[in-house]
Amino acid sequence: MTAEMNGTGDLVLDHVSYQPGPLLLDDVSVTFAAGRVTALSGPSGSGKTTLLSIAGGLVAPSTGAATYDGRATWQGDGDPPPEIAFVLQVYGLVPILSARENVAIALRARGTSWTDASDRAEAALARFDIADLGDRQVEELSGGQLQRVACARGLVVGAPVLLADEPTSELDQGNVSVVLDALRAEAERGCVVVIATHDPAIVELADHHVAIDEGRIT
Ligand SMILES: Nc1ncnc2c1ncn2[C@@H]1O[C@H](COP(=O)(O)OP(=O)(O)OP(=O)(O)O)[C@@H](O)[C@H]1O
Repeated sequence: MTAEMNGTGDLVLDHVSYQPGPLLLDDVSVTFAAGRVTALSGPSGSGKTTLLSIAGGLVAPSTGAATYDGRATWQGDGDPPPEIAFVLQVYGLVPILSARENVAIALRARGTSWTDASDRAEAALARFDIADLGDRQVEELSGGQLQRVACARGLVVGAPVLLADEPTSELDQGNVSVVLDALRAEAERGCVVVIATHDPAIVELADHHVAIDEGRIT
């Protein structure tokens, strides 16, 4: 981890609205604190993915600002800043690459050599009990296996902000615990961890709960 990735900052949304047509986020102000697991809950279509996308710099807010450690997360091109890692709801994996390569590319994008990236990817897959799937093309994997590859890719970077969009929706109870333990460990090393979820058990386990409905914090 580089000096700027020590994970001491908070992720802040300040009066964020997003209106690409319909009003999808309405004057959202919230702080996701470093060192805490925050559950972001709300019904389907309430705006959880939209909020995470703006928080992480994938999408520009229409008004207001999302900042990490005081700097805007929107960099003008839809690429998140290097301090922010995602576990995406739709995984965003490359079908023809192996599980190990899919995890390693998150590190390659941050300048890690192929050898180091491959070793760290292997260790990240092991963390989610799927080291044996490293050589398999992800298009051959089940939904739950894909979700764990996506978790490995999100966590392998060791970023100070981790935004996880329903990271356990396809998993059995044992693997839900593995993923939640891993996310908890990230928070304990000082990371901002936000989990969008429908699962009341995850809300219960979180340090902080933010509820959203129809684009507004409730
Ligand atoms: N670019 C867009 N233009 C118009 N509507 C959009 C756009 N992006 C998302 N939406 C709509 O915004 C609403 C919020 O979507 P979002 O994916 O943020 O909800 P969510 O809470 O994550 O839902 P789920 O729990 O089902 O994943 C939905 O009604 C969706 O159809």
